[in-house]
Amino acid sequence: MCFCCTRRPQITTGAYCSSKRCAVIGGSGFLGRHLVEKLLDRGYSVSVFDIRQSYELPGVTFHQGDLCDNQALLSAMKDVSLVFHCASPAPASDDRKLFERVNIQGTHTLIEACLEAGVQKLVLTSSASVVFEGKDVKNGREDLPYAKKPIDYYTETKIEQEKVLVLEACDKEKGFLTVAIRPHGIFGPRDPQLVPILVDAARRGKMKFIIGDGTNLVDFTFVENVVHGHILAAERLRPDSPICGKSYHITNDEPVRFWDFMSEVLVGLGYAAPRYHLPYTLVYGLALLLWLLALILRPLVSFKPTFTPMRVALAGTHHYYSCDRAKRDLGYKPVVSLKDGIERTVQSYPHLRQGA
Ligand SMILES: NC(=O)C1=CN([C@@H]2O[C@H](COP(=O)(O)OP(=O)(O)OC[C@H]3O[C@@H](n4cnc5c(N)ncnc54)[C@H](OP(=O)(O)O)[C@@H]3O)[C@@H](O)[C@H]2O)C=CC1
Ligand SMILES: CC(C)=CCC[C@@H](C)[C@H]1CC[C@H]2C3=C(CC[C@]12C)[C@@]1(C)CCC(=O)C[C@@H]1CC3
Repeated sequence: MCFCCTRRPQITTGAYCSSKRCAVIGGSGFLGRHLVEKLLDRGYSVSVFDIRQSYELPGVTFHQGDLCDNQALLSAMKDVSLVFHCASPAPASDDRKLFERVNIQGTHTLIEACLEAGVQKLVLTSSASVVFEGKDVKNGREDLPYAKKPIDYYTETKIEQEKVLVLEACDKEKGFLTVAIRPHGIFGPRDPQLVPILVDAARRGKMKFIIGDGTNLVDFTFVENVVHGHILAAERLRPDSPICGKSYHITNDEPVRFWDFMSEVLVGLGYAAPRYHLPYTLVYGLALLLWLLALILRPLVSFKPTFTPMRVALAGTHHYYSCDRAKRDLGYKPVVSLKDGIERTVQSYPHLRQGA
């Protein structure tokens, strides 16, 4: 008998849940919606839980609510055995309380609700940035220590979410299995951040400069590869598999020069590629100064600098990660190359083209 239907987990007996009903928390967002679409293709029925509803699809039931609301979560988890958690405030925000409330309190509430509803598997969308401190990371593996000085509140709360809340909740005896996927630099159609921020900077004439010598390598990951990693993890998450309670980097496995990637997207959309070099330390210092100024003046005037220290660090350092562990344990291999991913992304933004 499929134990998920009895709502009584018996994972230690080796019974394996074959239910195809799952929930995607944050399913209205960029990654969440791509994940929902692929799950539907694979025959799952999906319960989406999100603070906002952004679409309707056959096979999807939508539950609008806040991650911190236990009752709302419970109604979305009826008959669900597998949950994907990809809700988060946008990283660009500097609202510490919001990150703490959603990423920490919300994730805690979600885990409690999963246990109460008899959910057996939780797949968290974490981030490779949990080990990033603004300094070079080259081919970083999952055994790198978590950042001691995270670069922002987003990263700080993603660390606690992954380490303390989700991975430690993995408990074979209780029949609750967890795994964390750590993507990096997700891009693709409908991304609300990377390409729009880039184009906005280009339109305001801020994309003329390359920070540093332009040779720093970074992972950008096409969204369908991230989705593929999540589904592999979910389907391999069983009591006898080595993936329980572990984290996995999921990237395109093709580190690219940050500025080459930016240039390819910009040129694809009809904008000029950045050309003039500025020294990294100078730009970082200026960004730090601006950030401090914004902080001091906050009670009087509010301004948001384009160049934050975090963005400068992301644009001027190496940060790419090994996905050997995902290849070994999940059988992961990117399904879309970087070249094809960039082409499909550029095609999907006709409204952001130069002159549109
Ligand atoms: N994009 C990237 O490059 C990377 C993303 N990640 C992780 O991937 C996940 C998905 O990111 P992405 O798709 O880009 O982000 P999105 O902002 O597009 O999606 C997140 C969704 O969660 C919703 N949400 C926010 N707060 C709550 C809440 N309190 N209750 C319910 N829903 C809420 C958001 O709604 P609203 O938009 O209204 O806030 C949004 O619909 C996140 O966990 C992120 O940390 C990791 C590495 C890289
Ligand atoms: C790989 C990774 C983690 C990417 C994250 C995406 C964003 C952080 C970048 C997307 C567009 C980038 C960008 C800049 C910094 C990093 C991004 C926001 C700049 C602000 C860096 C300074 C500039 O010269 C302008 C850039 C605009 C685009």
